[in-house]
Amino acid sequence: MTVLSVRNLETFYGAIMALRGVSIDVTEGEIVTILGANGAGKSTLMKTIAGLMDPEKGSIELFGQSIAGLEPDRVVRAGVSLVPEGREVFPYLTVEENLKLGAYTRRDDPASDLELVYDYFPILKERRKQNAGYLSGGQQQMLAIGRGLMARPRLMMLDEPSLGLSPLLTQEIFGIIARLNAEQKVTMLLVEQNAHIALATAHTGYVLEMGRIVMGGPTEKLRASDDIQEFYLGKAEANERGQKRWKRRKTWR
Ligand SMILES: Nc1ncnc2c1ncn2[C@@H]1O[C@H](COP(=O)(O)OP(=O)(O)OP(=O)(O)O)[C@@H](O)[C@H]1O
Repeated sequence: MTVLSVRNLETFYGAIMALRGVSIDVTEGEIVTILGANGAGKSTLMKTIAGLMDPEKGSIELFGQSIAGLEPDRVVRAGVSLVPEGREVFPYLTVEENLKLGAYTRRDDPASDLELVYDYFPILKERRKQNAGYLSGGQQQMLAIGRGLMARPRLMMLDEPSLGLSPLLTQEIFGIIARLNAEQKVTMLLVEQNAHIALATAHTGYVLEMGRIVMGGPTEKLRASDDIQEFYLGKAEANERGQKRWKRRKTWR
């Protein structure tokens, strides 16, 4: 079952065309990752899906219903939660208050979801009465993910969960992301600059370059591609090959 279907999406900042006809699909139960260098358009894609930016052209469907151009709160109500980079938690609210805010679109009692979040992130339970501003960067990232889960999303979008975190913490957080997907069946769209961990965690990947999808497919296939190995996994070979880079860059396959 297709959860999210994006077709020929074009988004502008004034005269700057940041997305140039992007098409992606997310299937239920999958983790899909979008790889791309700085400025490729990853955040713009997330923001357009989340309703924070309006597309100029193209379609965005969630379970077959159009969500393109809806206000952000309507997109959340439709079942999409965006987990921003960790430092966007509310620093003067407690951990638990932050989590409860994640359930604001729901009318039922979020108590059982709170327990679920605490099961996955025991440190948040320990510190539930403390202000979120006192948490470490990694704990704030965990809180942001926990808050996203509280909405019981049908699609969870994660914007660079590894940003600013140590390799060890990054491993830990991606381990939990993989468990949430496997055990709780949370479907995820993951934007990540750390291609190693993103390709190891996701089932499907797309490569975004200058606003265009240049490659896509199962992550095991992407991991085996020479282009991905060279440009995203840092396995560039000797200089002789390096000089061919620019030409090869245009020959995605
Ligand atoms: N507020 C803005 N005004 C004008 N241009 C912008 C704005 N934000 C982004 N852009 C441009 O849009 C393009 C895509 O940017 P975007 O932030 O989506 O890339 P990204 O892949 O998320 O990069 P990063 O990893 O650095 O966040 C870039 O060329 C960028 O310069």
